[in-house]
Amino acid sequence: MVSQKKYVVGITDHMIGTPDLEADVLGEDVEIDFFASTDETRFDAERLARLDALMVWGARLGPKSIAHLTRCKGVVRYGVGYEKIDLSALKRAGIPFANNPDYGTEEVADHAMAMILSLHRRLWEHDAHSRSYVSSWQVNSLKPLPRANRTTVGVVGVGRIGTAVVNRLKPFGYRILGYDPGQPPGHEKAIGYERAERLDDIFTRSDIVTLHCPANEETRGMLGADGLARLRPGAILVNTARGELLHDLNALEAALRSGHMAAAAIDTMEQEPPGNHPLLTAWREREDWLAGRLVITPHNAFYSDHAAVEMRHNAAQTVRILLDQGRLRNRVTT
Ligand SMILES: NC(=O)C1=CN([C@@H]2O[C@H](COP(=O)(O)OP(=O)(O)OC[C@H]3O[C@@H](n4cnc5c(N)ncnc54)[C@H](O)[C@@H]3O)[C@@H](O)[C@H]2O)C=CC1
Ligand SMILES: O=C(O)C(=O)COP(=O)(O)O
Repeated sequence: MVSQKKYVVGITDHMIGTPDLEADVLGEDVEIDFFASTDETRFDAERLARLDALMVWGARLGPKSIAHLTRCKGVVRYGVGYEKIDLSALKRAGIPFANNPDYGTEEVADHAMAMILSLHRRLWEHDAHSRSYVSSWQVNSLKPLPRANRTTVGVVGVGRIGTAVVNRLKPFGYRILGYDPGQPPGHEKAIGYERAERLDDIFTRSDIVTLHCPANEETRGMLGADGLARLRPGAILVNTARGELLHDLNALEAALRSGHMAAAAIDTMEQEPPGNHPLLTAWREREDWLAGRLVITPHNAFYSDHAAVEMRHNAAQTVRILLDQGRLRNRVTT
């Protein structure tokens, strides 16, 4: 039977079962081809060649799949980060690409803030201590805490999420240092933080560092062994951006094991789910030396019921506008 639909939109994979909300937003003249896989090697060439647009969630998209997108007028990612999408190959194929920048800003900022406050107040360490205490219940041997207004938080990337984090830090009285070469002079005055001219200033002056910039060739390994060594003794690190920024787990383990770093909280890892690095084994087995000093959440900083709906709605709407008007909003590629 010949399809009555005017367009075909592909969806690679999805965090919540079937793409019913997308079907509502895309409308009745759109046939959805749901690949239901994050493995692009399983995407069928003939199915890719039928698509007028493609929506991607967790899948990688490389040159081989892109070469088959011969009808495609645009690729839209459900999320903000797009390090798994080969933008050069899309550009060569003449296919514009858009991300979905505004769906979960508050959630990620809340998540980072929760991590900052919890590690600063050493909640998990104190919890571990009180669970296994021997003699001193109330004031234990953990190093005393600096007050928030004596504590500098370095924010790397003061875009949407970084700005929302700055706005959350302010009422707590934290001193805020921000580094973002992409923001114009004066941004720091409008938002209310001290501008760091160099990334190294963040590393050497901050008690707590929180990462909010994208992963790309420039930022990969931003906090490698050298960067971690530049941190202040007793530093706390929060990464809700991308694991690629902090990909050297050997260096992170060494910094935590030696006590150079007090603690780290991580929502995103280069490999998800993560493998069996000794640091992760120590974390899984709750080894004493690491108790409460490494916190890992499974890349869900963005997640709330509202954000999940907004993410799907906005991404589908971006495709609908593309189909109707030939215009790709939130376009990333030139
Ligand atoms: N864990 C999670 O669930 C989520 C994580 N993310 C991650 O957070 C990142 C930031 O998201 P948004 O704030 O919405 O993006 P955004 O695009 O609004 O802000 C990113 C900022 O980083 C800056 N930047 C770029 N290169 C930099 C560098 N080398 N050093 C310092 N700053 C640099 C840019 O100028 C920009 O202001 C995303 O790229 C994504 O990887 C985003 C959403 C959810
Ligand atoms: O929007 C983002 O960039 C996020 O990190 C949210 O998770 P995702 O990338 O969609 O797996």
